[in-house]
Amino acid sequence: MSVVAVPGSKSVTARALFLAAAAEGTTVLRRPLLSDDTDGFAEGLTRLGYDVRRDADVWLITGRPEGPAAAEADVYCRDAATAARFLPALAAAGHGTYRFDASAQMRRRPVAPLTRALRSLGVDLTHGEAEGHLPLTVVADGIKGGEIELDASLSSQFLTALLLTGPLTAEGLRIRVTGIVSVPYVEITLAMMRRFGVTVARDGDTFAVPPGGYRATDYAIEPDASTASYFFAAAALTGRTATVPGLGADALQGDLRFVDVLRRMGAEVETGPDATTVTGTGRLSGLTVAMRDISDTMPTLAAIAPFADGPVRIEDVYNTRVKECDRLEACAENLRRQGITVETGHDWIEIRPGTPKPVEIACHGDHRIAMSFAVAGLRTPGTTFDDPGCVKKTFPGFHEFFARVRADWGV
Ligand SMILES: O=C(O)C1=C[C@@H](OP(=O)(O)O)[C@@H](O)[C@H](O)C1
Ligand SMILES: C=C(OP(=O)(O)O)C(=O)O
Repeated sequence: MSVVAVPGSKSVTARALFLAAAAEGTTVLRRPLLSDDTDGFAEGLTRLGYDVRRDADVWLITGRPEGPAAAEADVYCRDAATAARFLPALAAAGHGTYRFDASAQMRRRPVAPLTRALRSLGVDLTHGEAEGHLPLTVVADGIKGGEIELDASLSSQFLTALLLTGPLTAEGLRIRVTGIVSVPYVEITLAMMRRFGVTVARDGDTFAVPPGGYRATDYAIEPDASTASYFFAAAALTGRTATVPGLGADALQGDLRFVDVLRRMGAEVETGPDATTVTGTGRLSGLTVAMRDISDTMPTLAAIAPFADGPVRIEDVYNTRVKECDRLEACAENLRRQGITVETGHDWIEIRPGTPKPVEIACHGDHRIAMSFAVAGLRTPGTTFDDPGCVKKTFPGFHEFFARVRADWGV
């Protein structure tokens, strides 16, 4: 048995930072995630002129419902799509000139549906190089509000950015969504907005966000469920037990549902009020599973798939092609290098059983490719990585932490 206390949720930390910045008063954030993405997000807020004070485990943010204090700012969002998509929307509700740029990887990822929606609300927004991509400049003069349509079929983050920004507009927002992925992330957004004082009314595909109402609070960040997937998968793969405290029946994050996939494959799963436990049983069955709602855990499953006793087919994950890298192809490439038979289509991947050979994993600068193949490496000694440090996006200490869990399990 092993208690695996994983770091805080990236998604919850990013939202909490936004909400704290937008709220009246000083918010206390407890156990935020310390990683490149969340550091970039917090630094972005500081550059925009918000008062963010950070001690290791407690961050204090003083909100400004009127918008950024800085009249002008340059914000570098690094690899973080949360920062690159949420912060321009926050800035647009203020008054000033704000420039946003990001790493080469993040510059390639789309922001067009969001920037189109902001423009349709009257925001003066220009793309610096390629239309629909960072860098971009917002010349902000407040947002009146009104009705918009939004295509969220490439990323739910466009919707989250607009929902979070709604209370900062003069009249509120009505957002009609025409397609959507990663729905559980929108549920995190709505639940956290409620914690900061704002209730969004939902009628089918339409979200009505009232103006005003964010209030500072004392908020404890739950552990990261996507990170937990590596330890649950590792337990299933090695016949060990992983208990992740802080992720129980009331957890906000949809990615905790990855344990249902492991249960279908043969692992034992116990969800308690304050923790989730996975125990490997020595059996790992093949399956077909749609992962549209929990696609950050697609690489976790793909990497361990060769050890199943039948094919593993993962469907409805087109949006994993527009993440830190094209994750469908990155998983397929690494599995093929390991000697595994893999097929991919527009939005799916199918992996045949086999015995992976130890190879150097091509991480493509993607933390999830590195962490997923590290898990599979438990059964493939000699696996190495071309860029082990890319885990810093969400879990800078991953390799050391993983080594400690392994030592504890004796694997
Ligand atoms: O809103 C969020 O915090 C996130 C939403 C998801 O992205 P998409 O909505 O782009 O699938 C997820 O993959 C990402 O890691 C975090
Ligand atoms: C897709 C991811 O990150 P983001 O979109 O927040 O950059 C991720 O963490 O897997």
